[in-house]
Amino acid sequence: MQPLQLIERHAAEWHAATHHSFLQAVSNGSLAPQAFSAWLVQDYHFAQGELAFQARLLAQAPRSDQALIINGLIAMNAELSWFESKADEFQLSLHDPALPVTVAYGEFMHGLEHAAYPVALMSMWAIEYAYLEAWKTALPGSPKYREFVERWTNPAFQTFVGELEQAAAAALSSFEADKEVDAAFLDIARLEREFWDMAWSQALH
Ligand SMILES: Cc1ncc(CO)c(N)n1
Repeated sequence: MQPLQLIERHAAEWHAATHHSFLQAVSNGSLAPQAFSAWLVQDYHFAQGELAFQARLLAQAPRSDQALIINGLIAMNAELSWFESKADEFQLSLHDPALPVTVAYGEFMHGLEHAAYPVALMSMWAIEYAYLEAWKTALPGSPKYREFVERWTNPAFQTFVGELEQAAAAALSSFEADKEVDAAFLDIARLEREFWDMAWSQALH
């Protein structure tokens, strides 16, 4: 099973994970500030979990994938600092608690500790690719949010995601347990959709 085959096989779930009213509202500038703020704070919590997940993955990785995962960790560290400065700018508290979907996503990533390496690496790719595909739908983004759209659509990020896809393809080429791969992919697609739903629903509060 190749990474892109997962997208073909689960096209509807993937579409729902990467197309959302939240992103349309980022694109046309109509997003409610509460929804944006909620997303930012929750994504900061998420990113901390993702950094920890990648750190555990690094410990499992074969020599050939170490540099790629280290680059991921460096990017996650920069992303956390960037979120901290954005929170300052927008006067948001990053100490607000993680909401249930964010907690569930963190638990999912924690659980990957017990997954086979190819499944965990595919997951790292799918998580990053979901954001690339999602934010692409908001391009170029209204001026207010353009910087956010650029963060997950710029050429360097696209290259990184492409490298992850190749590494995941190589790891999966000798891995037989398709069911496990499908299950993790579908969990990610669902959690991504729920994450957008969560942020979007904050507009109603
Ligand atoms: C919810 C979510 N998915 C993926 C990424 C990509 O790192 C992110 N920052 N947040």
